Amino acid sequence: MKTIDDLQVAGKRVFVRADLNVPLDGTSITDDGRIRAVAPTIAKLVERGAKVIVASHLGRPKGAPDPAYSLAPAAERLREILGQAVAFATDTVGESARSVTAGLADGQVAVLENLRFNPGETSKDDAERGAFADQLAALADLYVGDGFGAVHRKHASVYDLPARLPHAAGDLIATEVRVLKKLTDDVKRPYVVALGGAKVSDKLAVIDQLLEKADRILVGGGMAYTFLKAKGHEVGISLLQEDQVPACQEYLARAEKRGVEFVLPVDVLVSAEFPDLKTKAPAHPEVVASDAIPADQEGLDIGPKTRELYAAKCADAGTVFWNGPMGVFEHPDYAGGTKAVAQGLLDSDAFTVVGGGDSAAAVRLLGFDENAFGHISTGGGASLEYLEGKTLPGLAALED
Ligand SMILES: Nc1ncnc2c1ncn2[C@@H]1O[C@H](COP(=O)(O)OP(=O)(O)OP(=O)(O)O)[C@@H](O)[C@H]1O
Ligand SMILES: O=C(O)[C@H](O)COP(=O)(O)O
Repeated sequence: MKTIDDLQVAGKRVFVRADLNVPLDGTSITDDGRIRAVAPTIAKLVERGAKVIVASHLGRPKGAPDPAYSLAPAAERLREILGQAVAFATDTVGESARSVTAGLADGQVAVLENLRFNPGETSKDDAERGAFADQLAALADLYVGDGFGAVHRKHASVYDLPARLPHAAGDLIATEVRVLKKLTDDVKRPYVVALGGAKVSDKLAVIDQLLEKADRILVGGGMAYTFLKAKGHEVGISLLQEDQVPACQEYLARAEKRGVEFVLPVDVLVSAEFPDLKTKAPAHPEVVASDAIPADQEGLDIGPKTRELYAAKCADAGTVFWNGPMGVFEHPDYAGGTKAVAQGLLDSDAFTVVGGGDSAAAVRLLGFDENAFGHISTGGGASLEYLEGKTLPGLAALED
């Protein structure tokens, strides 16, 4: 993989595919980690006299403009971090994008509007994606892939565009790959993987592969309920991927056969209502055993016994990889499980890697020092799929 140092960027229009998919509360960014992570790449290109065009997705809009998913707040935050003007195009390949990018002088930066406002970005149809990539390619001379969080997506700006322009990996991708490679090549055991979060269907598939690699798998967050159901427990109105129940049963059986310790919550915090994340009004959850979730209640965090158990399961680890919050950490009443697992990582002597937009944000928002962890990856699904050993479209596209 070429790096930025292999490109002659002075005077060139350089398209940087970043992952600026940051958590937002309305238009305010609640954690800017992903923007700070890619800023050094942009600053390096600026210093070398490139005209820098930054592009990203944000959230999952439905292929059409939606102001709730505008990248304008991220562009503003990038301006503050870089300490220089950042132009903003109100579209991706239209009139605004063309004139803003054509107007850049050497060392100037522009951010395009959310790539997913265009259906071509995420299309499963190669021709539709290709046509969008052609339009993006017309804006630039060179391509730098640095959106590690999105390299597992076969999307136009991630996969098709680098094939159309001379390309290289940015510094963030280079660092992420160097660190995560350690977990695939030479992992210190016991290797513990803690999984949570809400993207259940994405992440269940990863367990299939992790069963071959990890010594211990701890499951929390929204992931846990499909497994509890697979064990025959009722989960009330908790997040459930009903169609994956048979697969989870198979994973549990295989874990036992292979001697992989598969740990599920023994207790959970439940409530009849999802908490109000805006007002953060007290939610008054109850603690129940994980095999006694009432029919009208939803599991929203791991309970106190599970917190202790999971911290203990990290204590003697050689390596811990953690992806996905253990509960709805955005509300203080459901942040305890995520806090306990973060603390468990810090209290162990293990090499610790935290992966995922929300997991990394949770660690910072809950007041932990991000430098105390071995590595905080900007990729959630991306880091998991990398560890699975999959070929990731956005990395393959950067190879020559
Ligand atoms: N029990 C639960 N029920 C519903 N949502 C949950 C539960 N536990 C955690 N969550 C939610 O999961 C979300 C984060 O999940 P997600 O899978 O996106 O993790 P991530 O670390 O951001 O990974 P990625 O970078 O792949 O998105 C948080 O918004 C949190 O509120
Ligand atoms: O948050 C992430 O994991 C990345 O930004 C990718 O987002 P996606 O899961 O919506 O493709």
